[in-house]
Amino acid sequence: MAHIFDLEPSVDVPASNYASNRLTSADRVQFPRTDVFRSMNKPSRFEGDIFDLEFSGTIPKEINGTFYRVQPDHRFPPLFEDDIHFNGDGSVTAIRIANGHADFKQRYVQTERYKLETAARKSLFGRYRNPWTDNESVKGVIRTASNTNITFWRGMLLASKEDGPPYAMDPVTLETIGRYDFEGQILAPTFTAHPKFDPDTGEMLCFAYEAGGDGADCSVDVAVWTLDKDGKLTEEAWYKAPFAGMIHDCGVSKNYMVLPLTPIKMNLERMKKGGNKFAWDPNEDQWYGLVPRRGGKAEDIIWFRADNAFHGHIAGCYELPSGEVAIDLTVADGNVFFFFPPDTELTPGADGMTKRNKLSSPTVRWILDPKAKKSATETAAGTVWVADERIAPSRVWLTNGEFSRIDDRYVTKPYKHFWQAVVDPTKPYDFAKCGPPAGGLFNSLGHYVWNEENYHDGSRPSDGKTETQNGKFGLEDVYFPGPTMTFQEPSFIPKEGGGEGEGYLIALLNHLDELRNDVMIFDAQKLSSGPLAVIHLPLKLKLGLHGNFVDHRDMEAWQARRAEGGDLGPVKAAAEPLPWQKELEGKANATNGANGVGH
Ligand SMILES: C=Cc1ccc(O)c(OC)c1
Ligand SMILES: [Fe+2]
Repeated sequence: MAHIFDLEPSVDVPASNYASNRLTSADRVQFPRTDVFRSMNKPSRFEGDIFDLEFSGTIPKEINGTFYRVQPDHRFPPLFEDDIHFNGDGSVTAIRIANGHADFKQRYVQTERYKLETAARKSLFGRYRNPWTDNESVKGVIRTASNTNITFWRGMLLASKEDGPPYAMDPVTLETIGRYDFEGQILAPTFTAHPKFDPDTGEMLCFAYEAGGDGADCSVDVAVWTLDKDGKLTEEAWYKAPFAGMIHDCGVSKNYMVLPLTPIKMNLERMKKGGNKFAWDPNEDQWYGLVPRRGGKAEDIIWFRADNAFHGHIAGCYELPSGEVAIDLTVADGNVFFFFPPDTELTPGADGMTKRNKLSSPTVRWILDPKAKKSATETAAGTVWVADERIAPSRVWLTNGEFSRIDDRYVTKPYKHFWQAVVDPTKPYDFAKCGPPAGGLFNSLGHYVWNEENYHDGSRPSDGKTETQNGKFGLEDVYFPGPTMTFQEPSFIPKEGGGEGEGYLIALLNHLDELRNDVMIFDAQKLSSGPLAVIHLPLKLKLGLHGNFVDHRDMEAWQARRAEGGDLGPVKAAAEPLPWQKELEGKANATNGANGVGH
C-alpha cells in the first residue's frame, strides 16, 4: 500500500495562497512562506496541559508559584502575506512550579478578535494596528490581540497590548474572563502593555498613548492613571505628545513617571492607503516625557529631547537626593523594528535597514530634572512643553542586551541588580544548523550589578557628564548556553526574606536547531555557573514578549477574596462598549460586532 507521502506529488499544492500580498483563499490553511512564519516562529497554535514536565538538575523546592509569559501566535493565515510577528494572537503560557516539580498550561487570550475569527474560521483583521485593512464585517470591533504582556493584578491576569484595552484571565485555568475596564473606570481605547506596580503602596501606574479618539486615529493624546491597591482610580491626567509615536514602556519613581517616546511615527494617510502603522524617522529625536505621579495637569509634563535612537525596556527608575529622576533603559543606535522602515515619502532617502543585526544596545542612564526650564512649543499637534536644554546620557554601560528586568520589589527605588537577554557577537553561532537567529541573537543571559560609585544610594548627586564604559560600572555575570540556543526575556523570582536580587532567574531557552524550548532556572546571582534546573518542554513555543512570576501565596490570598462569597467576588468584565464604539454605532455602515462585551 502506498504511504500517504508517496501520493504527495499528485496533490495540487500551489506555491502560495497569496497573490499581490493578499490572501487569495481562506479555504487552504497555509501560512506565508516568509521568515516571520518560519523556524522558531512557525505558528504553533497549541493549547493544552502537560502534567509533571521532564527536567534535569534540581528545581528549588522553595519556589512555589507560576511563571506566566505571552507570545504572539497567529491562529489563521493572515490577510496580508507580509504580516509581522507583532500581529499574532496572544497565547499565554503558565509554568506552575511547586515541590520541585513543574506543570505546563497554554491558552489563547479569547479577545473579540479571537471569537469572531474562530466563528469565521479565517482572519478578518488585517495589518498591524491598521483597521483600514480589515474585513468590513469587523468595523468597530476592538482589534487588540492581547499579545505583549501578562501581569497579575488583584487576583486576575491582565493580558495586554498597547493598541487596546487589557483582557482579564483566570490565573489558574487561563480562561479568558473578558475585556477589563477596571469596573468602568478606564474607558480609553488603548492601554499600555507595561503597567508598573509600586511595591510600597500597592498602586498600579499605567498609561496609554494614541488614547484620545478611537485608538486608530494617530492622536497625540497620552493618558496617565493610578489605581490604588483596592483597584480604585485615584489619578487621571491627560498630556499631549510632540508627535504620534510609540510610547512602549515607562519608568516610575516615587513621585514621577517617565514616558519614553520613540521616533517611530504613525501616519493616518499611510494607514488609510493600507500601509504601515509606524515608520522609523531617522531624523527625529528620542524624547522623554516627565510627569508627576500625583495631581498632574496637562501643562505639568516636561518633554526632554536627545539625539535619535530607539528605546528598549526600562531597568530602574528612582529619585536622587537632588530631586532629579534617574532612569536606566537600553537604547539602541538605530531602528530595532526593521519591519517599520522609514516612509519614503516623508523621509526620502532614509535608510532604516542597513544596520539590521548590527545595532548596539547599551544600558543608558538619563538624569531628568523636574525643575528644568521649559517652554511652550507649538507643534503640528498643538502646544507641547519642551525642556530648553537637550539632554545627554549620564552613563552608557555597553551591556548590549534587551528585556532588562530588576527585582520588582525595587521598582521606584535605587536598585543595584538588573538582568538582560544579551547579544554576545564574540560567541560562536551555528548558522548551518540554525539559520538566521529568529527574533535576534540573544545568545546569553546577563546579570549586572551597579558598583557603589554608580549606584545612587541617596548620597550622591548626578555629576552632569557622560561616561561610556564596558564592564567598569559594576559587575557582569554572563551565561552562554551554546551555539544553537537563544534566550527569551528573563523574570526574577525573589527569595522570601532575601535582600535585593537574592533569588532565582527564570527564562525560556530556544533550541534553534531542534525547534524546541526549555525553561532554565538559575541562582539569580550566579548565572555563569549555569542553570540549577532545565525544564524540558516537549514542544516548540514561539518567540514571546513579556512574562512575570507570581508567588502562590499571593494567588491564594486573592483566590479567597475572588471566590463567590469572598469579600470581592469574581472579576467583573466590561459591561459596556467603549465610548468610541458607542459613537460609531450611530453612524451609517457601522457594524459593531459585540463591541468587546462578553457574550
Ligand atoms: C516589544 C515591543 C512591542 C511593541 C508593540 C507591540 O504591538 C508589540 O506586540 C507584540 C510589541
Ligand atoms: Fe515591552
